[in-house]
Amino acid sequence: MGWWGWVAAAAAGGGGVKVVEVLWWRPRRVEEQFARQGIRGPRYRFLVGCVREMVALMVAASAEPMPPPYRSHNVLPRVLAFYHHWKKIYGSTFLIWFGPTPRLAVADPELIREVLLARADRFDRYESHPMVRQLEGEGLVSLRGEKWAHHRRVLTPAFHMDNLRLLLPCVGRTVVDMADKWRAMAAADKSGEVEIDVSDWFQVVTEDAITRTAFGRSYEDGKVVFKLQAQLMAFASEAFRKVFIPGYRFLPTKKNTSSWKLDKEIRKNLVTLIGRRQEAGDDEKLDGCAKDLLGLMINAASSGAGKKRPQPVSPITVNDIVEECKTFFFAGKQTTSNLLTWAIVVLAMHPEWQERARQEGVDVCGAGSVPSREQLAKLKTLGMILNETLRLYPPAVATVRRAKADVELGGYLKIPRDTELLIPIMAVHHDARLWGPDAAQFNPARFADGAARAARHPTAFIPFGLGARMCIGQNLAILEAKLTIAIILERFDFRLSPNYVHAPTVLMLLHPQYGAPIVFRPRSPCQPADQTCEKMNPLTNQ
Ligand code: HEM
Repeated sequence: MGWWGWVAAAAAGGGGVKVVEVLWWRPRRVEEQFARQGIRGPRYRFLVGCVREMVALMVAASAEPMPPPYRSHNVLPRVLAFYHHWKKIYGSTFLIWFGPTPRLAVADPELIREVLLARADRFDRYESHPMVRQLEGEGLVSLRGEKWAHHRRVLTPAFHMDNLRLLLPCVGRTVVDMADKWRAMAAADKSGEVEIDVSDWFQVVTEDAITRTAFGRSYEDGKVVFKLQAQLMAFASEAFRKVFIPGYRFLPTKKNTSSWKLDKEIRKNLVTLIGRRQEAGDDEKLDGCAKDLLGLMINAASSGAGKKRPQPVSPITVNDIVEECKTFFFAGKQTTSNLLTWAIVVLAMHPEWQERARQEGVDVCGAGSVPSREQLAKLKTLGMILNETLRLYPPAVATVRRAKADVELGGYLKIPRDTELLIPIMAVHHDARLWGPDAAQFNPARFADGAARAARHPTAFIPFGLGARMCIGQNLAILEAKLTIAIILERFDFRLSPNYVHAPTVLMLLHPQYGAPIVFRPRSPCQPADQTCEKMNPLTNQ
């Protein structure tokens, strides 16, 4: 239960005594219990915990960009300033307070393995703030128990490699369209170059990919739904930044009324879309067409009707489909566009790796082509570069679990029920004890023997999480990133713009605080040698 949840429950459930118990005695008891085990942290302050100090540390850190030249990637003190600060004082396992909720920071890979994998049944994903939930939807990311397991089973086939490969030609076309626009912009400038803020442009590519994954052959209708979704998310994220009044989202303010209207419209569109797909017949029988999330959910919703199959625990409803659409739009778009942005930024900072990856692309795919799935699998250097990017700049910098009952970790660490566990993914990725003295350097070669062998512990690299709740979209994200970067490398040389300021920061995801302006110079015009998708070639596309 979140901070406000505790306060509200205490107030509703028995007045003064309970409030004092929840806001005063319990935090004191938990603090002592951890202190007896040698675990300390900043002191709990009535009601607010240590949120004020945490915010102050983060605000101070984000006021100063990283100093040029940008050869080192020691960005952790800037991005997770509170973690870095308290770790120096209390060691890597310490206790902080989100209001009256205890949160234990755990960065030891062996303990992380227990929490996310070996003893995952003892932990729940924590319940995010209602405003974040509004953004991420009540879909796979936030579901729990049987309902989560059912949805995960139903949706997984959409993310199998054999299915994703069917999307590649169309996503490739979108990337080539983007590259063509950059080329035209460069040609229109007398310098022959163009400055692009890649963080904006990549969202077009990732939105396209997630729309195709979610809606497949109903792509055009899906685009309309996701356009509305984007507007709804813009309202919600604005509210997330500005308003911290509990219950505010239920007030009929102008923005809230617009959000409700949008939500209604999304539902109406989806209901029409579902009706059309049901009329068109069984998706499972469509050969050569990628399985999309919508089709899988419609099939699961109608499976069992008139058949002698066991009924699922909770049949999928239209409301579930609406929520999953929100979830996938939220979870699949910004994460991957952030990975793409950081990959281009680090390649602009490290031209030697840019050249190596470009050469590999030409060797494997030939000039002017759009890589096929088989060719992408052979781009080993690019794979290493993406891993190193995910290590240094993981889009999801941390995750949180909540202990469902009292639990012991590592045979020594007693965790009381309802304690939240903060797993600082980025801090684990930057830990010199795990990665060696060059932990803050960009060195893709460390991934030459695979991700599991790159560090001193196999659980030291967890950009997509670990265990049953590991990212379902991992294959899609990597495929999309490889395809996009390979196409860009083949068509452009690029470097950081003089306007670039290196300032990674986190607002839900890791992003560049002042954008990512990059200067692109087109290489020789691409050859008409596209084997994968006819229309992908810009020349035949006209
Ligand atoms: C570089 C890109 C991405 C990164 C770094 C990333 C990272 C993560 C992480 C760390 C988790 C686990 C969270 C936890 O254990 O608490 C996760 C879960 C999830 N991701 Fe991703 N993700 C990416 C791309 C995507 C894409 C493209 C999609 C969908 C198309 C997606 C959908 C999801 C969903 C639905 C979950 C929840 C899975 C579950 O709980 O069963 N992600 N992601």
